[in-house]
Amino acid sequence: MERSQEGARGETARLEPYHGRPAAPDGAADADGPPPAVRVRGLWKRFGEQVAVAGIHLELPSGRFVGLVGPNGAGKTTTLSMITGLLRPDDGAVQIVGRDVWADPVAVKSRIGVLPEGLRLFERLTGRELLVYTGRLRGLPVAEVDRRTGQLLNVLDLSGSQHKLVVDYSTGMRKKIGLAAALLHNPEVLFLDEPFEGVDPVSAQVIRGVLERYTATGGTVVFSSHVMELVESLCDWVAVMAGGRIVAHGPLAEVRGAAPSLQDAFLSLVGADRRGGQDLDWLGGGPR
Ligand SMILES: Nc1ncnc2c1ncn2[C@@H]1O[C@H](COP(=O)(O)OP(=O)(O)OP(=O)(O)O)[C@@H](O)[C@H]1O
Repeated sequence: MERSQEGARGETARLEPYHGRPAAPDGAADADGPPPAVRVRGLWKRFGEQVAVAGIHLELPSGRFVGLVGPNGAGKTTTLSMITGLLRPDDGAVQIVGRDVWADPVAVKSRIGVLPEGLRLFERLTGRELLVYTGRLRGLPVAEVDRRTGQLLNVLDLSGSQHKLVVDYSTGMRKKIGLAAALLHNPEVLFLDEPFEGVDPVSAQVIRGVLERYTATGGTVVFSSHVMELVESLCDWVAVMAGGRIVAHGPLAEVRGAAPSLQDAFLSLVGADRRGGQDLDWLGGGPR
């Protein structure tokens, strides 16, 4: 069924306008309670011959710390980009807190915060200007933007660099100012692509504290990472991707199962070769 759907879609089909198909009226609660933070149905994306995301279904409950993990090229960034409305799917539907991402983009975008991969920022603004501009774009009153900007700069240890141009920020500082911009309007769901990459341990601890506070008060975080220890210590819900598919998802303990760690469960789930370079018999000491 999934394969025939894939085969029916070539380059031309990819360019057709996409029409989301809400599973329930926008914003409506499900029969058995409030809608999940994210609901994905039959999501597909291919780039030429490469199938990046192969018809995934996913439901992420709200108020959770969700980790999206998978090997390089598994399709995590492509999935997050489609979920957050940055990349048009070839097929499938995405709802965020019950609202269709493509049919109701304004409602969805006001409820989410996004820290995308390869974050593009307004480089010629200072850190503070970037936040003030973002807050005003989000429609927050000036005084509230000022208050939140000052607090976020302070908590994220960026106060000393607030008047520096973003172009002069380090990788970790860029992550932190990007996170501040994503949090400024207090979104219901926060999507973070590799938020800890290039971030020093002190800053990582700060980011972690901010995110833990956010989820403790009802926010949902969905973040992608390769660092299993981090995912295991932060997340209470995990989705594992491999080859464009979701190979497991659910509460952390269920996904880990009987494995001693999430890392072990992950390696088994993605069918990793654990020999780690044993074939490179020329590498290391010995003849060169
Ligand atoms: N714009 C693009 N054009 C062509 N192929 C792409 C494009 N974006 C992604 N791909 C391909 O789609 C697949 C999934 O890529 P994606 O970036 O989503 O994986 P990922 O799980 O985020 O990987 P990583 O962990 O390395 O960041 C890969 O095979 C990648 O080469």
